[in-house]
Amino acid sequence: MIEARGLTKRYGKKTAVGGIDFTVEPGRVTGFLGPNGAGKSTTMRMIMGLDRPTSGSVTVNGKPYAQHRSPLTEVGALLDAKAVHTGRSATNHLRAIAATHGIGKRRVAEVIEMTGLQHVAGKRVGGFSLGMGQRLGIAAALLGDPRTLILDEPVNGLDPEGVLWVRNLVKGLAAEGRTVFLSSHLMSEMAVTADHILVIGRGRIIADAPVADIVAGASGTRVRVRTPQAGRLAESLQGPDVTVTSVESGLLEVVGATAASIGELAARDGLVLHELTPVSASLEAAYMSLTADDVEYQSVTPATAGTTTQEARR
Ligand SMILES: Nc1ncnc2c1ncn2[C@@H]1O[C@H](COP(=O)(O)OP(=O)(O)OP(=O)(O)O)[C@@H](O)[C@H]1O
Repeated sequence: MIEARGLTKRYGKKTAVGGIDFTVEPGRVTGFLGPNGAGKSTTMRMIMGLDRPTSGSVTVNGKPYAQHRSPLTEVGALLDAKAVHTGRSATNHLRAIAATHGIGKRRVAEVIEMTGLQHVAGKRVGGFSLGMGQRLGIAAALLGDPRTLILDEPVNGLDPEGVLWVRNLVKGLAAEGRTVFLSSHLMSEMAVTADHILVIGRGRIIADAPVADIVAGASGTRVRVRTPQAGRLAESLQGPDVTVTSVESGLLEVVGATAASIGELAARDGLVLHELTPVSASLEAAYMSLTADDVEYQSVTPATAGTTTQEARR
């Protein structure tokens, strides 16, 4: 378990992490999301004792990282996959880490196998691809068979097979009762990997909830309605909490009414429906709406929104 209380980090006048509270529970995969510069790496570094909080605290399995006698068996982390001695072989790199923690050669062989590095274990790490480097970083994180795993962008550079492997690996580790905390910018991957999501924006926690709740909460339910009588249906649906958008001729998108109520209304008014589909937003859409005000580096894109209620009624 990871527990942060009032965790704060300032660099001069810049507040990177602004007094956040959160708990990362064991037995599930918790995804850590946020725009560039939101404070994810700083938070992860403070968890690992690599950065000292300006105020507040963060503990792993009940203690600050530095106070654990055998930290590698408590917490395994992948923070920067490139931070390895490039002249060594993968095996020697892992043996060197293992030796300083009283971990035997057998465990080194085990993690090499778990991460699929058997065929390249004797090769110099300097010649590794980005994906192989990621696997080696994950192997190092697993060396101490830790109860808590912290993985910063673990799928970065992996091919689809590698991405699937990480997904199954972290789900399996969580199912064993471990705490798994991972960051990723790949929203579609996070949606199928994480059980719970923590979103940070400008150093503050802006969401801390199960994936399903984040998607449902941020999107509201949209219903897609295809009808040759779009104008009349839009008129009937009119109400203070209902927004109707005309996507294209004969296709409406409705927010604020359920598919059932739209169907009943259409039947009452004798309107023909060709399609009535509830559409749940993606995690990506939910994330974008949650973080819209917290993006430090905003790009400007042309407006592509559909027409409004007024136009739909025409
Ligand atoms: N050593 C430092 N000195 C000064 N400012 C820093 C330092 N490290 C981070 N920051 C600032 O703190 C803020 C948070 O940075 P951090 O790297 O934690 O964000 P992040 O969420 O990991 O971003 P990214 O997704 O881009 O990796 C940023 O505005 C960053 O510029």
